[in-house]
Amino acid sequence: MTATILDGKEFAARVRAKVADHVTLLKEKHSVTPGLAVVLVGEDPASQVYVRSKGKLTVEVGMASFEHKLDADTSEADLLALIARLNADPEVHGILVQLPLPSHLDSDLVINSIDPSKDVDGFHISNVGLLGTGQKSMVPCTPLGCLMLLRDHHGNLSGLNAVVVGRSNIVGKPMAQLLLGDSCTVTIAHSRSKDLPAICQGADILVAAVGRAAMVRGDWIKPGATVIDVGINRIERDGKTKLVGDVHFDSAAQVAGAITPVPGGVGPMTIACLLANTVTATCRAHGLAEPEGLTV
Ligand SMILES: Nc1nc(=O)c2c([nH]1)NC[C@@H]1CN(c3ccc(C(=O)N[C@@H](CCC(=O)O)C(=O)O)cc3)C=[N+]21
Repeated sequence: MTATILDGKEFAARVRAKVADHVTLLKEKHSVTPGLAVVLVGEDPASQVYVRSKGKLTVEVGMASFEHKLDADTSEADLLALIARLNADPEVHGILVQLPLPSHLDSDLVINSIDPSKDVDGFHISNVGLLGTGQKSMVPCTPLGCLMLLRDHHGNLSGLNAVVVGRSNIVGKPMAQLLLGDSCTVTIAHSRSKDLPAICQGADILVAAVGRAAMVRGDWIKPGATVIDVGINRIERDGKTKLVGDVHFDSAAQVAGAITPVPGGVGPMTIACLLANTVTATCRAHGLAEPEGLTV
């Protein structure tokens, strides 16, 4: 069997087109321009690449992009003061503080100082609690993108066995909440789980988000299962850097029914959902109708 490739790059372009249409409507009918502020502390090269790409795509869909680059040794007080200014700025509808932060900064404290209604990452404890209790919230971008791909492929997820490998606050836990919300039977497994291959073999939907290159292999996968690979690992091969997921793609694609590639799978969906969340936050801030299909 050879799996269907779930083309996240193409799907993300469609999501961004929908976002762009709604941005046009907000500007023309309501004189509101959605604005996204991205805060980067320090000079992590990978983070700089992501921030640049976010800024470019934000402008491409017609939104205002505000980039704040702070020195690696910025004090917590200065960072909190910037967030307070962005919270109070009516032109800013979404705020994203790029993670990870330098170790002298308390990321929980920083994230929880963002106005929850502008928290387009969905990491604020209020949004986590709202999502966990099935209430309207800002939904973390990567799990939201994975859910969009899954709903598009399956139609209805009700009753399916979903296994999420990884228990992070940014992917694993919110992914499990979303799958539960769509009536899957959800297992959260992780690197310490006993007999991880056997747990994965029970999955109709397998989401790999552990951060270990090519860990999930073909023989861990139930024939015909849908495999969502959240991993972004840079490895050296033949003197070149290569991007690989948490799934061993070649062996998995022999067994799975459908699979996301890396690159070109979940990554582009994450950025598209960030833009979608910014439109959602803008509509909510102005008491306007939210576009269909851009959130759960
Ligand atoms: N507060 C916060 N929110 C985030 O959403 C966040 C963050 N911090 N810190 C870093 C991670 C990482 N992340 C990615 C987004 C897009 C791609 C992406 O588009 N990847 C392309 C390839 C990009 C490449 O070639 O390097 C792909 O998979 O096809 C990857 C990774 C968002 N993050």
